[in-house]
Amino acid sequence: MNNNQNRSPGDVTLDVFTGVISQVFLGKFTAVFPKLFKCQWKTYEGQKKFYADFSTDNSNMSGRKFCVGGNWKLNGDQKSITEICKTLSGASLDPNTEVVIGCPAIYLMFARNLLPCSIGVAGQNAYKVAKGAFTGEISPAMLKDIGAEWVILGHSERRAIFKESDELIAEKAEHALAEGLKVIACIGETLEEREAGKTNEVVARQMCAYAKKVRDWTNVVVAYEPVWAIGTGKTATPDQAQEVHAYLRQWLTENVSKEVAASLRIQYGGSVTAANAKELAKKPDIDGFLVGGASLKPEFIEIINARQ
Ligand SMILES: O=C[C@H](O)COP(=O)(O)O
Repeated sequence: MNNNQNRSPGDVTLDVFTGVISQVFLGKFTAVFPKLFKCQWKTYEGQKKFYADFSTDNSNMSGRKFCVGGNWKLNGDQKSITEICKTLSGASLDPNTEVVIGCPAIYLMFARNLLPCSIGVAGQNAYKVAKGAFTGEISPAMLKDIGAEWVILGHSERRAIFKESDELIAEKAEHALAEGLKVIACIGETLEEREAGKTNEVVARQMCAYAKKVRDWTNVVVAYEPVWAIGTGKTATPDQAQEVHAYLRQWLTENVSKEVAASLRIQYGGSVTAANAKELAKKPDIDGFLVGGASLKPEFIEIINARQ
């Protein structure tokens, strides 16, 4: 029997009032005294559970939570990483935005220990098997072992400089997902391909490779990064980015499912700065950013808060 049937409207109002007051009070208290709360956690797992208990579904109207990744690439040392982590930990970040930091592998554990667990940590690459004779590689199992929850795969620098194929990247994504990591799956066309009118064809080919290996898209975020916009200061205009993001949703509808098309988050990456993030973030199919250079600077906070 439903217990609510014996309750008066007054009881229900009191419950709602008490719930709202306790949530607001706890939210404010943890925001004002973050250090005090951090001290309570003896372990990273404990901290994670605390946040999970008080987390809400902060998605926007589309149902897709805004997600901003910082990709530090091959940058940073203990001193500079300590500074960036300090800035991020002390900043007031939009609670409606999920934040992930892609850190060089050797500093992942260091950064994980400096950042609050509300900020995810990502490897920038991981191999397609758990272990073995693969000198120089790291595996998703290793990333998980040190507390990273994410991995960035298929970045254009891995594709162009390290000659990673669509197939290898998709196999890496398949294995990372099977190991329980969340994947930022990068795609994007070169300037030559854009100028030849091949943008849609290229991103469709890259998506097709992922789709052959990915069965469940829940833990995938796609990052559309036009190669000509990466590190060049030439951002895609909000309309150019929106056009490709909308095409990707159409592609997903036709080739995966309309549920995945509606729920999959698609980030934009390529010379995102505090100056252009707000306009880009207004576009309906842009669900966040993957930020390179600007993620190493204090302006990254403004990019995280672009939807505010
Ligand atoms: O992963 C991030 C992208 O490569 C963008 O880099 P950027 O913001 O420096 O252009």
